[in-house]
Amino acid sequence: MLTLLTSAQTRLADEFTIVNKPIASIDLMEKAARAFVKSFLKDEFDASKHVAVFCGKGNNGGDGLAIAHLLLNNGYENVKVYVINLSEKQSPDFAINLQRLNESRCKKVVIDKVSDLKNVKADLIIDAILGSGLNKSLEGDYAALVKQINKLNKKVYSVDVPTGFFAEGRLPETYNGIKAYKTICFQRPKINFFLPESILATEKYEVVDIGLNEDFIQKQESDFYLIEQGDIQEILKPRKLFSHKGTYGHALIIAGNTNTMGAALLSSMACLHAGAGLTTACIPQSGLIALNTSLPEVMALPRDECTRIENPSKYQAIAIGPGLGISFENEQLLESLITNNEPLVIDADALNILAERQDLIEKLPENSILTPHMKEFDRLFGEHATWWERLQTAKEKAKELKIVIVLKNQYTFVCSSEGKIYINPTGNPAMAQGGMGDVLTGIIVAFLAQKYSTLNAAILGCFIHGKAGDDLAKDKFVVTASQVAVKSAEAIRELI
Ligand SMILES: NC(=O)C1=CN([C@@H]2O[C@H](COP(=O)(O)OP(=O)(O)OC[C@H]3O[C@@H](n4cnc5c(N)ncnc54)[C@H](O)[C@@H]3O)[C@@H](O)[C@H]2O)[C@@H](O)CC1
Repeated sequence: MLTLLTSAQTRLADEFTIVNKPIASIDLMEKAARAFVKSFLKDEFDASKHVAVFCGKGNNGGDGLAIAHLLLNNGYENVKVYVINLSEKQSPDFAINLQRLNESRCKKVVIDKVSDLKNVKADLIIDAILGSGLNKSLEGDYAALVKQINKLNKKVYSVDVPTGFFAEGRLPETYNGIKAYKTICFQRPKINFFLPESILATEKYEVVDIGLNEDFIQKQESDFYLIEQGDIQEILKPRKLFSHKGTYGHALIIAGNTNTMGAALLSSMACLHAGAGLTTACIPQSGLIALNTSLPEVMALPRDECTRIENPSKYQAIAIGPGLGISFENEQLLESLITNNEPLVIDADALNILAERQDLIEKLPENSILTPHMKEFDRLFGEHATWWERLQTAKEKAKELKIVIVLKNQYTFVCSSEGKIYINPTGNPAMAQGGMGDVLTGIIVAFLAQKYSTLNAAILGCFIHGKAGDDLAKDKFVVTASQVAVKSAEAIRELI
């Protein structure tokens, strides 16, 4: 897992590296600038383009000055630096790089007031005005200047973080910072890049290594970790010789209703492909033909008017919710399972029932997994104006209730009962289609049936689900839930 850092921790990593490598801080800045330029040149190889580099007077601006210099050395003849002189303070490394730039042939303009910014001739803009040192929202001259830059409507590359965007913490409801095409950031992605609001600040980001001390970074106390493929490979266990269906557990999926049988089929299909030894679908009588004809491997437990499951302990894992429908019987059924006090995977309509029965939330069996999307989450735990706040609630609730909350989005957040947030990097917009959540539930319950821990089952489920979608999306505009369900077996096999 990659430990994600706050800006304050990044500064500590910076200082630690400077002292222990050792490396002079101006040389670290040069390294960062080189890493930026290397990445930039992969995208922008037409050296005849006019590049405007906007530099503040802190270390972000210092990076910008070094970048301008390097671009000139890489054959870019039309580079112009705009020194944003709206504050008195300047950092020592900025001052050194300004001196270097003054001694070079690079063109430079000093912007003392916003009205000085005119006739900008640029195909590309590099934004190095403010980086991770941002300590308050943009206002006054800075806000006006950024507005003007955005109005130029050029392709903007931001250095480390777009000017005006907070790297972590609650984001303001309206964003008035730089709108970047791409941010090239140093050593680690910023925590807030994983929040949907970040799309207003940067369309994409790339992380470049600048040689900060990795041991130091990994040991930092953090609430946020980024899941990597290597972690999944360490968790996944191959199937054993002489094993049989009993080795891989029996999963029960309570799902489906007259008009939503597909959800039960998708969950069950995913459960099969993710490796449960046996899968039983608890569905209404009306869905039996559909189940028996489409998924012959799945056993059926008809559910009409049934308000409890006989002998629930015969299943190694139970999921409830996909396409379930909201009814008195289903509420009773959910309540009886919760009272039974064995962990559950709770999704979709079962979450909506919980939202109406807040008394049941406190009784949730420890080690249960909730898999809400944003709307289901807010129905359960209250409205949230921002994703940062939603994540804080998810973290607190997972800890308080000793459960795992899988908060679904482009980047899904797996919130552990220890109060940590694991960010899943797989998945893509081609997967934005009905039924995807049902498939995720089926994969997670399959991993639980195979006796992975609660947290590992959630982490594996999200990663495999997203990877299957990513693999399919390589040559598809959109991928369907049933394709992802089938592909999950291949995704797992590839990782083992
Ligand atoms: N540790 C790292 O990862 C490294 C960081 N470097 C660069 O250093 C940057 C951080 O530099 P600094 O800490 O000097 O910070 P910045 O350069 O981001 O900003 C510095 C100044 O901005 C002022 N400021 C903050 N918010 C403001 C606002 N809303 N309006 C006006 N002024 C505001 C601060 O008071 C401070 O004087 C990083 O983003 C990165 O670009 C690199 O030089 C290399 C190493």
